[in-house]
Amino acid sequence: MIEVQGLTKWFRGSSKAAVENLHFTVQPGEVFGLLGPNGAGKTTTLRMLCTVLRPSRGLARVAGFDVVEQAAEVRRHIGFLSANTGIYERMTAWEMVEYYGQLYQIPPQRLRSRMEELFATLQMNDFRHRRGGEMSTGMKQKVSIARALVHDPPVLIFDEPTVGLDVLVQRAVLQTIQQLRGQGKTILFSTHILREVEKLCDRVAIMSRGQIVACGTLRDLQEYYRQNDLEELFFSLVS
Ligand SMILES: Nc1ncnc2c1ncn2[C@@H]1O[C@H](COP(=O)(O)OP(=O)(O)OP(=O)(O)O)[C@@H](O)[C@H]1O
Repeated sequence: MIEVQGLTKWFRGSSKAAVENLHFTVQPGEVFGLLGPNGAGKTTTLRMLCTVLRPSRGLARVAGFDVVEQAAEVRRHIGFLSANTGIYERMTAWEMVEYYGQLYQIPPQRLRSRMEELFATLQMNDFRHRRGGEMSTGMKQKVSIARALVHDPPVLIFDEPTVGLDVLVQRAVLQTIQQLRGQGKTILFSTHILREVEKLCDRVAIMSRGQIVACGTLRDLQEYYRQNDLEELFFSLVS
């Protein structure tokens, strides 16, 4: 579960909060989307939840652990994927995922069977021995996803997981997220793609200029704002 209360981030030297007074919760078995245009504050929010950035104000608990007081526990219980997750040029797909599994101290036999499972579901066996420097964008993204999932965390936080991917890999990523929801994971992801929200999210928070301007199921929002056309709804809320 993810619980966020009054979460706020001011960057030094900036006259305005990048993220201001956010409140939301995400339950196990739920996909929650943060939808917003560039600069809305999505990445800053996710980075605070992943303990990469320290909140200026407010509280956030991830898998029951406070992101400031219990940052190490939070990191053990999340899988984080961001657009700029580094891929090592010289390591193969298998080696990179294995390396992360070792960092999480997964016993060798369990790690191997977990990796076989992940490589099969993410369709990575064709390139398991290919080095990072020779991978396509989609292959790199799958490696990043496998790394985020190797320790089987209960909470997944994905920052624009399909950005830059072709439609086939996009589809595979979205299907993976659906499967993870089926396994009862708590999933928070950011996007600026309305179609992904329609396809995947149980609930969505629409962000604009650091704030949540609307939150609920798509149906709730459509009814509340009396607007069935999601694109129109989105533009009216963020502009
Ligand atoms: N390290 C930083 N220092 C100062 N300002 C920052 C920093 N990181 C982000 N910001 C500012 O915070 C605001 C929110 O940025 P953020 O990256 O969270 O938005 P976003 O919704 O993820 O956008 P995008 O879709 O472009 O990734 C922006 O105004 C951005 O310029």
